[in-house]
Amino acid sequence: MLDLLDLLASVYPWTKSLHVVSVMSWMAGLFYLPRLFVYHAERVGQDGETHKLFTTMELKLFRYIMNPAMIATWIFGLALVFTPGIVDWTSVWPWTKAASVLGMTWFHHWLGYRRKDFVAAKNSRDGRTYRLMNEVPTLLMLVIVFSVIVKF
Ligand code: HEM
Repeated sequence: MLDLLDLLASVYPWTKSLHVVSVMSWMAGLFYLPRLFVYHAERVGQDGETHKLFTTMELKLFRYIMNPAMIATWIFGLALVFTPGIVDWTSVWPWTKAASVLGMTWFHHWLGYRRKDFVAAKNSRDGRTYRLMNEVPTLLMLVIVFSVIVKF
């Protein structure tokens, strides 16, 4: 009977495919939610019909796309970490990747708190702040992709 590590090794290409699919869905939300916040802060304000519509779009994106996608990314990513022969902790790349995915997870939660600010009509940040914060996932994504593919 196969033990768990043999099983992980035999499903490796499947785990990696599911990891990449989850990553794509998560990143779509991490890029788009701050854009919604830019328009919400600059053009919509914090009352009225359009405000309600934006809070609904933000809720659906965060709860039904980003949360499940982040959880799936972590589950399949950790399964890859435990797959025999994949991660060599004496290299640099697993550490730059780990630091960046922690940063990405922090950013996800930061967006979650900002979403709650809008729901409570207590957003205090301007569009420029959300535009700047939009660069955070871009930078982290570059570090992550170079880490896992170049493997320095
Ligand atoms: C959330 C926690 C994460 C963990 C624990 C994790 C872990 C891993 C591991 C161990 C691999 C296997 C590397 C290999 O097969 O050589 C991998 C592959 C990959 N990861 Fe992640 N990852 C995470 C999040 C992310 C994120 C946020 C991104 C993108 C922004 C990402 C992009 C990729 C890509 C593109 C690959 C495939 C690389 C290849 O072609 O071999 N991962 N991940």
